[in-house]
Amino acid sequence: MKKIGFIGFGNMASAIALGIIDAKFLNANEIIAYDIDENKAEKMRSYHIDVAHDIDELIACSEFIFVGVKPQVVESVLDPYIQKLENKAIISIALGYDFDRYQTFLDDSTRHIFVMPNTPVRVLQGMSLIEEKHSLKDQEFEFVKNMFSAIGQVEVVSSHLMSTAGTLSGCGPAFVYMIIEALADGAVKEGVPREMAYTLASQTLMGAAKMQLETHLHPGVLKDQVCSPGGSTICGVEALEDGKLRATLISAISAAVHYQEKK
Ligand SMILES: NC(=O)C1=CN([C@@H]2O[C@H](COP(=O)(O)OP(=O)(O)OC[C@H]3O[C@@H](n4cnc5c(N)ncnc54)[C@H](OP(=O)(O)O)[C@@H]3O)[C@@H](O)[C@H]2O)C=CC1
Ligand SMILES: O=C(O)[C@@H]1CCC=N1
Repeated sequence: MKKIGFIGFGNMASAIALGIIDAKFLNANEIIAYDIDENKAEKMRSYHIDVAHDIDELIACSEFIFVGVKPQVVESVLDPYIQKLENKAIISIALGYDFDRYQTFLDDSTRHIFVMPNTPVRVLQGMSLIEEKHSLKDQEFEFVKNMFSAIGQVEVVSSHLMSTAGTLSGCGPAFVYMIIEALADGAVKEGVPREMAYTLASQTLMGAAKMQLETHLHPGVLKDQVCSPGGSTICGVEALEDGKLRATLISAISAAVHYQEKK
């Protein structure tokens, strides 16, 4: 018997699987996975993860079934297996598939939980939100919480916050990578070698984030500590305000939240 069977081994599910192996939370031989894209099987094998022939085999030999496919196909992928999932436990990361939505099509005996992770779990620096409302047994819930804690920070949140809070942490890495890329482009424009520019941008972002997390100071206070009166930083701040950086980031979160509400 395997501990977890991953249905879908794309960007997010593979980041979780490889993260929990690197964190030594599970051994590769405790994981099985299945993906319709055969290229993903090579990735599984290269990390010594067993490749299931099909979803039937995966369900039969897994304690937890992990749903890692896109939201658009969740129901069509699971529909043929509703009976086989009776009395099984599901961990799902599909955006929009919260506890109540799963209740509409799973058998009552199938236990399930919704988690919104983010890709930095791959380097054990994730931010994962776990929906408070779930139907796992106590020890199963502890396992899920411990698993995501091994690959980053975890917050257990009420259902009504899963979509909005999950947008910040789940989609947020993409927004942050755009900021890193743009900061580096600015430095390259002024003559800094590109690889050096990425290192400087990413380490600066990570250091600033760690400082806010550890000091709990308001981000505005930390910003002010960098802005010497009459200095260069405040000139850059003015350029960011002219470009509506803050309003644009606020709109990015709202746009992503409202997309989900329309689904
Ligand atoms: N990417 C992220 O940062 C985050 C994603 N999520 C959630 O994770 C889920 C996956 O997203 P992501 O990893 O980005 O998507 P990917 O497209 O990278 O991964 C999904 C994988 O599932 C495969 N697949 C499709 N149908 C089946 C099937 N019937 N059986 C087995 N595998 C199948 C896909 O193959 P093919 O490409 O051939 O269709 C693909 O390899 C989504 O529901 C998303 O909402 C949540 C938080 C963050
Ligand atoms: O873009 C998406 O829909 C997924 C969910 C959160 C991050 N990626």
